[in-house]
Amino acid sequence: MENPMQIGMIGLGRMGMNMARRLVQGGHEVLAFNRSPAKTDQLAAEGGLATYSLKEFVSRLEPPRTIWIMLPAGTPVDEHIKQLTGMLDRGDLIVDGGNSNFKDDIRRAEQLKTMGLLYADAGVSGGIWGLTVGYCTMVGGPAEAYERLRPALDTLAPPEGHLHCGAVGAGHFVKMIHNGIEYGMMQAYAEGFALLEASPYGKGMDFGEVAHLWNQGSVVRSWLLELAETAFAQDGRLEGIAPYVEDSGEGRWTVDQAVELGVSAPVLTLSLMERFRSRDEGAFADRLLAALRNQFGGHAIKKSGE
Ligand SMILES: O=C(O)[C@H](O)[C@@H](O)[C@H](O)[C@H](O)COP(=O)(O)O
Repeated sequence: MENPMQIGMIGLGRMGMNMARRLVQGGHEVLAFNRSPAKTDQLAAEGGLATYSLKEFVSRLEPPRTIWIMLPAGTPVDEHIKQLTGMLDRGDLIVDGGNSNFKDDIRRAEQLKTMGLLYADAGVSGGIWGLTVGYCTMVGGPAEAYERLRPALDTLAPPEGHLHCGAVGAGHFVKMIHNGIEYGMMQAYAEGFALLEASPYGKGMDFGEVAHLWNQGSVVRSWLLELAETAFAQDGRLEGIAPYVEDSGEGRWTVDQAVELGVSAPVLTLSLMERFRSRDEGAFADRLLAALRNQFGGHAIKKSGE
């Protein structure tokens, strides 16, 4: 390792744990704090350094400290920052690497600046594959913060896999748009395969083979389509999976931005709406549609339970 650094990691969940592991494996000194100590012990067994309170965590980091927070967006991040600020020294850097809203970044950076603390935001993509493949990382905040993080980013990301996207908030903004695109791409594949499935050709068709074929040089080849290959290989008609799609916020914020900026983004917006629709078992709107057709045109209604 050319340039090892010391970094503190708060939050050893699905993302934080593997990121900490990748940093340890890359030769960095990683001090970890997690609410449940079992995870911290696990990382320590793999070469990380365990701390069991925020106070211990801060005291064992050398100033100027670099602290990477990997927690669910919103209150958990704010609460940890609040607790940390009383213990930190001027020049220390806090990085929020979760899927936070860029507006929260701007608010936090302003607050921390008054205390002489640096703040950076990092949008991290790669999910459970990041440990082996590397995490694509989108950073916002002062250039000084990005430079300080560079050795860790070089380890976390694949080659050319990190970028200083701009001022504070820019990292999470770029990650938010990335996720908006993710929704749209996923929806396009989902609709395409649904059409194949409904067609007369769909019955005997192996969708995994079609996904595999399209990944061989076609215009729509992609990692998502490789993942579709895997999903179809596991369950050819996805019968074990309920047709219910969650969302974690970034798709909604992308649509908020389309409205705020007055930019048309129909595909990204409708792909979010489709997720909502997947959860609507009652389908009240559909009942009203059927009722109105019946009212104005006397068109037959299919009764509940029929
Ligand atoms: O780039 C990524 O690694 C993913 O986008 C990652 O951030 C995560 O899987 C999403 O948070 C899921 O988002 P939804 O729950 O909104 O689908």
